[in-house]
Amino acid sequence: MRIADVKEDIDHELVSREQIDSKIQEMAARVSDDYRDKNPLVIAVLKGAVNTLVAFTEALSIPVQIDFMSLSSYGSGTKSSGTVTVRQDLSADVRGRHILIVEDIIDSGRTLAWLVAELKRRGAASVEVFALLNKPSRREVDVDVKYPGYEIPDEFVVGFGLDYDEHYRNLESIAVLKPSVYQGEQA
Ligand SMILES: O=P(O)(O)OC[C@H]1O[C@H](OP(=O)(O)OP(=O)(O)O)[C@H](O)[C@@H]1O
Ligand code: HPA
Ligand SMILES: [Mg+2]
Repeated sequence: MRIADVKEDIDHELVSREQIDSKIQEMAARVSDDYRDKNPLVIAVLKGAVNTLVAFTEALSIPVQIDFMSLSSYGSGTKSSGTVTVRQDLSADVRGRHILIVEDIIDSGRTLAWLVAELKRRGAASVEVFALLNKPSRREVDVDVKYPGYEIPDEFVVGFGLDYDEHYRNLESIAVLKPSVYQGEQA
């Protein structure tokens, strides 16, 4: 789906598909160098990271294993509830593994901080992060991101996996939603 298909809900495009693809290629080249011979386990945080995961793992030049964890803290709103809910856990045992988390966005930092701590608690040998988008102005919890993508301003974005109330995930690029779409939501 393109912005023109939902133009009444979109304020403007923030990151084009060309920019998304070029950042993912750049990070995949770095990760391929860093993880050669480490048999990494790539963990995608569902649902938002699914588009990034597919493009990123295809762009790697090393073999990796892939697993998924479905975490939720936004529900149907534009503000973190502050509580990370595990909707679906990993199937792999992470003990002794080199883990690379793939995230679509870091906003408050709560989802990532929770996941990094949990993977270390389960005995991972190392845990690093690739996040396509980062909103540093909204950070509430400190997180260390080895492979950062684009810094974006404090605006609610959708597309390329990112949703508002489960909508717009299948938009091909990343765009700022018109506030009128979510005005009136419960704080
Ligand atoms: O840094 P934070 O404030 O924790 O925000 C980032 C997280 O929030 C979103 O997930 P969401 O809870 O919306 O679940 P979803 O991926 O299924 O949409 C996003 O995909 C990240 O996982
Ligand atoms: O800006 C955002 N858009 C969609 N989901 C999100 N989760 C955290 N921040 C965002
Ligand atoms: Mg969401």
